[in-house]
Amino acid sequence: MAAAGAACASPHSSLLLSRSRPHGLSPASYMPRRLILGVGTSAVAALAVATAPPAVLQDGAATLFATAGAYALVRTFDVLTERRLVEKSLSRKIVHVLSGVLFMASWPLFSNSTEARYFAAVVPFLNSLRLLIYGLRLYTDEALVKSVSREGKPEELLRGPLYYVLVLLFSVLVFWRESPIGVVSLSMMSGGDGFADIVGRRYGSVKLPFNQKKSWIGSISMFISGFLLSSIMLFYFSNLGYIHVSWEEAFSKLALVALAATVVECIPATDVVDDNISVPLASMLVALLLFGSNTQ
Ligand SMILES: Nc1ccn([C@@H]2O[C@H](COP(=O)(O)OP(=O)(O)OP(=O)(O)O)[C@@H](O)[C@H]2O)c(=O)n1
Ligand SMILES: C/C(=C\CO)CCC[C@H](C)CCC[C@H](C)CCCC(C)C
Repeated sequence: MAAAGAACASPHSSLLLSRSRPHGLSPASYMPRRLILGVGTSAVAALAVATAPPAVLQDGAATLFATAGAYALVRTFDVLTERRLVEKSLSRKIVHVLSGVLFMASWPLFSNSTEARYFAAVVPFLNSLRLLIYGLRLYTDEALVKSVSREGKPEELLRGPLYYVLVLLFSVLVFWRESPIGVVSLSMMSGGDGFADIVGRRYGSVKLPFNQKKSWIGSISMFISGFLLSSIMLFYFSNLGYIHVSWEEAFSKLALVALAATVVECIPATDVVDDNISVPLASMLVALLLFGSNTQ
C-alpha cells in the first residue's frame, strides 16, 4: 500500500502506477489471470498427486516414461538417418524391432493393479493417434514420416506402422504380461519379421521358389530370431513372476509358433495382408492352441 502511495507522488508515477498494483485493489483482482490460473492448476495437480493411490502414480509415471521412450526412439533414428549414419531401410527395421521389444520390456514398470494394462495401452493408443494424424496429413511430422515410412510418404504411416501399433494395443489389452500368447506374438512380429527383412534384404540372393520377393536366408533368420526373442522374453516375464513356463515343453511349442509365423510371412499372400497383421495373427492362433488361454 505504501509503495502505491509513493508511486502517486510524482507525474512519473502515472506510468509507475499503471505498472504497480493500483491503490486499494486486492492482489487477486490485479494479478494477471494467467498467473492465478497457473497457481490454481498447480495446486489442484499437487493435491491430485498427493491423494492418488500409489499404483495410479506408478502407472502414470510408467506411461509417461514409455511414451517419452517411444518419441525418443523414433527421433533418435530420424537423426541417425538424417546424418546418414544408418541407412533408411535399416533404420526403419531397427525401429520396428526395438519398438515391440522395448515396449514389452517396459511392462514390469507398471503396477500390479488390474488397471495397469489400461495405462500401458495408452502408449500404443497415443502412437496410433499420432500415425493417424500425420498419415492423414492433418499435421506434418517429417521426423516420424522419414523414420517409419519406406518412401517418405505420410500415407504409408496408415499401413504397416499403424497395423503394428494396433497389434501392440490389442495384445496389451487382451493378453498383457500374464499370458505367453501376447509376448510370443509380439516377439514374432517385432523380432522375427524385423530380422527377416534386415538379413534377407542384405544377403537374400537365393529366393524362395514360390515367392521371388522373399529369400531362404530371410525366412531362416525370421525363424531363428523369432524363436530366440520369444524364448528371451518368456524367460524375462517368467523370471519376474508374471508367467509360469514349463521349459521342457516351451521350446518345442515356441519352435512351432516360429515355424507358423515364418511360413505365413513368406507366402505371397502377404502382398494382400500386411506382415504386421498376418504374422502376429498366425502366432496368436498357434500359441493359443499350444499354450492354451489360461494365464497365471
Ligand atoms: N523372408 C524374407 C523377408 C524379407 N526379405 C527381404 O526383406 C525385404 C522386405 O521384406 P518384407 O517382409 O516385404 O518387409 P515389409 O514388412 O513388407 O516391408 P516394410 O517393412 O518396408 O513394409 C524383402 O523385399 C526382401 O528383400 C527376405 O529376403 N526374406
Ligand atoms: C516402423 C514400424 C513398423 C513398420 O513395420 C514400427 C512403428 C513404431 C511406432 C512409430 C512407434 C511405436 C512405439 C510403441 C507403441 C511404444 C514403444 C515404447 C518403448 C519404451 C520405446
